Amino acid sequence: MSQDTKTLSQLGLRARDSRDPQITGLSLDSRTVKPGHLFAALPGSAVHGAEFIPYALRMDAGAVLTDRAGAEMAAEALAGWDGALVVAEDPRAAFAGAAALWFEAQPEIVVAVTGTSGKTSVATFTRQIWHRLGLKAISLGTMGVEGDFHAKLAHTTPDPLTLHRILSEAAAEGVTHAAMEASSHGLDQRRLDGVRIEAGAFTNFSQDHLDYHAGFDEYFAAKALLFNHILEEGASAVINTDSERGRQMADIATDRGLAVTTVGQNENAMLRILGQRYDATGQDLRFSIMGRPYMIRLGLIGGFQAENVLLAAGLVMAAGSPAEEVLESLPQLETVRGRMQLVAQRENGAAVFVDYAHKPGAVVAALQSLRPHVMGRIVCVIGAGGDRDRGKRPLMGQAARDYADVVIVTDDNPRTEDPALIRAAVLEGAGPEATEVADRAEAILRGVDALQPGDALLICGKGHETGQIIGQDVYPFDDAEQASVAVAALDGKI
Ligand SMILES: CC(=O)N[C@H]1[C@@H](OP(=O)(O)OP(=O)(O)OC[C@H]2O[C@@H](n3ccc(=O)[nH]c3=O)[C@H](O)[C@@H]2O)O[C@H](CO)[C@@H](O)[C@@H]1O[C@H](C)C(=O)N[C@@H](C)C(=O)N[C@H](CCC(=O)O)C(=O)O
Ligand SMILES: Nc1ncnc2c1ncn2[C@@H]1O[C@H](COP(=O)(O)OP(=O)(O)OP(=O)(O)O)[C@@H](O)[C@H]1O
Ligand SMILES: N[C@H](CCC[C@H](N)C(=O)O)C(=O)O
Repeated sequence: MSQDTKTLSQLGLRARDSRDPQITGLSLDSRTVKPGHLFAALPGSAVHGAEFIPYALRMDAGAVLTDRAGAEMAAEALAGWDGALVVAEDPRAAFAGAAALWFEAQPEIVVAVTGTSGKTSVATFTRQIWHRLGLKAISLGTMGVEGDFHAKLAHTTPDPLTLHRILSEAAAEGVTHAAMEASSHGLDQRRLDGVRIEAGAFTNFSQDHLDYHAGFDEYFAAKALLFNHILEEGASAVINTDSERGRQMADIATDRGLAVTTVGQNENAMLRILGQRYDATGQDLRFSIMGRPYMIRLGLIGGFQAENVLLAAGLVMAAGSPAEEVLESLPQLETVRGRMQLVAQRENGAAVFVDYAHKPGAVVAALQSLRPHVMGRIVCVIGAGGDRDRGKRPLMGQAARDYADVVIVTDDNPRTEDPALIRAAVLEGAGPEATEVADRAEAILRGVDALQPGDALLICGKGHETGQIIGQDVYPFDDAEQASVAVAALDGKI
């Protein structure tokens, strides 16, 4: 941590009886409490952290932050205790603020991206553009921290303690620019509160995470927190306004007093896509900025990547870089790992792509956008993750049925669910013509085997992941590697 101790008031917190002890560190989990720590006992989805207050006190915590319900739950343990008790209406927000004050430093420019699909892509492109401009930059999200500072992350948007530690460590390494993903869980749980954010982007909105959010409106409201809660008046917003939800988000951002840049194919978009022409290795993109037309080559597969690229360009410009320099960097953008990534090619020329589409909207987008790059048929290998939104499974199968020519349904990460039941739900939408192959490696082999000249295989769902979660265990598994092995085996190279 940045320094040995800070007082509670230096962390922006006030104890009930005005005690202001020196705090030696912050803990979100009772199991990490050390003497003098501030323990945040937060209401969780499985349990209230207040259950662990007695344990934290035994570990000699110096202060406890919780809500009223937590204080009541632990009243007995807290009664004779001489530490400082902070009761906050929103203890998650209070903790995030304290974490920011504890670590203090962050890169000079931090931008954040939210939306159902495209967060990783936009954050990665943003980092790549900054690199091309000679700036020291990181991206932070589903793929961990990448760029001029590296770290693994368990979450797309990490808890505030992890987040502020990483931001301060990156700043100490000289990183000046950071692009981060703001997941709906992260926004809802106030994980980003306390980060000073220069600009925010919104990609799109479709079904996901309805196991966590009560409905579509609640899911949207969580995403809107980036624009009506985290970003402050005068900051910038870069919003894809092709959808109704995008236009709604632009209104929210305008009401907040943000400087809004609109992106999309619609005629009002300030960064407007005018036309795209596709071939086997990428696309030519015609677009305009405030009415001025440009034409560039993108070595990226998938029409939607042009939207992601323009959002990234909009963010970099909003964060202060000159438009001309930003535009010059775009042709050099590289494929984001596991996103419409060409991973292997058969001797007959047929291509194999890996994509992270694991929700209905993404499956539609991935298959639809692959079509114009492909002369022949599209074969799709698809499954759905266990212990996640169940409603999306048949819709993902349906999307594969609607937009691919051959569908093979297999396992994704079954986690603790019965894989056969997950496949059955996907097959419900995929229809009777789909083939079921439980084992993912075999499904990929069958998909590769089906490829004729001009065809393409899209392996959906796991993208960059390098493990398959079955039960509580993670088995090594990499779609790209499996595809290469299958191609080599079937083309007689091994
Ligand atoms: C639903 C959810 O997001 N849960 C996250 C949340 O846990 P929670 O508060 O609900 O935890 P809980 O188990 O009920 O425990 C309550 C409190 O007791 C504490 N505790 C618990 C046990 C103990 O012995 N001592 C103790 O102090 C916990 O630290 C916690 O503060 O806060 C925890 C600490 O930050 C997270 O690890 C946990 O992420 C879970 C594991 C998770 O899987 N989250 C996923 C769904 C997630 O966040 N995904 C998003 C979106 C990805 C995407 O866009 O696809 C992400 O940003 O990664
Ligand atoms: N702009 C977009 N519009 C529609 N679909 C997209 C878009 N960008 C990406 N996708 C689809 O979503 C998948 C995930 O992309 P990406 O990882 O960039 O998004 P994400 O929002 O970070 O996803 P997650 O929340 O699952 O980590 C891609 O593999 C692709 O299938
Ligand atoms: N961050 C996403 C990743 C899903 C990836 C997919 N392979 C799956 O397991 O469903 C989630 O946890 O919902």
